[in-house]
Amino acid sequence: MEVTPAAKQALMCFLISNLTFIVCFLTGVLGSSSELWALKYWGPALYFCLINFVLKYCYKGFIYEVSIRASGLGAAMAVGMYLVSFNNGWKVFGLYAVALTFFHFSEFVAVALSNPKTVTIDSFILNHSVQYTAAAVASWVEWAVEYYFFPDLKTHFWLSSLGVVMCIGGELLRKTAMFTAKHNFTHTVQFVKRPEHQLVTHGVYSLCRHPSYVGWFYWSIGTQIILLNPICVFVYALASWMFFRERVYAEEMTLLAFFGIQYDEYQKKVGTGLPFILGYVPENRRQNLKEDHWSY
Ligand SMILES: C[S@@+](CC[C@H](N)C(=O)[O-])C[C@H]1O[C@@H](n2cnc3c(N)ncnc32)[C@H](O)[C@@H]1O
Repeated sequence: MEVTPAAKQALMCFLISNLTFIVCFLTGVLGSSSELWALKYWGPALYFCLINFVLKYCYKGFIYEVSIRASGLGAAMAVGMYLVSFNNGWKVFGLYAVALTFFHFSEFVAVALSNPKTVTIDSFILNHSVQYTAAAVASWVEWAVEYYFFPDLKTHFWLSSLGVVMCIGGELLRKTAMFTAKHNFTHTVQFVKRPEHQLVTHGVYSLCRHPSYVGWFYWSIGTQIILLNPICVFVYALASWMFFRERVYAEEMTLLAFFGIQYDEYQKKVGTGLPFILGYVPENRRQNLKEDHWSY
């Protein structure tokens, strides 16, 4: 596996920012115990301005764009780690911030390592879609409203840790899928077959046809369990399910066109892995499925 300059740069900036913040929190320079008013309230914003200035001076183009995002994610993750030390609702928000920032950072690194030719700034998937951003904001609003009116609701830490387990499991499955599929994995669905595109049916792909989607599906629900957001748990489960049902349908139409009988055989043996999602079933097999059994 080739460690590309983009992966190295992202890792370096993420770690430097993360460790700088952790040291500042531990020494009391930043955080609620800080004696310095400006740092206590504006520390992260001041750091961001400073690091942006330094990075702009040192790097240009793609590497600068990677550096600033990785630095921001590293710093945000450290703020999340700091909040985890609280003994109130901020603790669960801190855990959520750690899960979210790690997910976006590790997506970039996973693409940069497993399929370097396709790595772009979008590999951080920070700008996934308007719906994705709206869903994130909705979950912050729900957390804030409930924390304000029912602070005790946000202190069921044992339940929140169930969300942490779901996020770790989802992350592991998704990243294992990315490293298994390697150059065959792309963030966007391919509608034209590239000559080097091969069908992957081994490793986690022998357990289910869409391991990265299964991982993301449970990860997204896990984030809301971490936040102890009762409304968003259901909304996220439903919205993710609908999103992946459509995505899998479209993706499997293309995979059947690319790989024909090979994919047809694979579909017969292995389920999608997503609850109650069948994927694209060709007309000639639909009847048999009704008579036989529906495997997910
Ligand atoms: C975001 S990846 C998702 C892969 C897969 N659906 C999963 O959940 O692990 C989308 C790309 O992977 C490709 N792909 C999906 N399943 C594949 C397989 N079993 N073998 C090779 N390529 C696959 C599709 O052609 C598509 O362009």
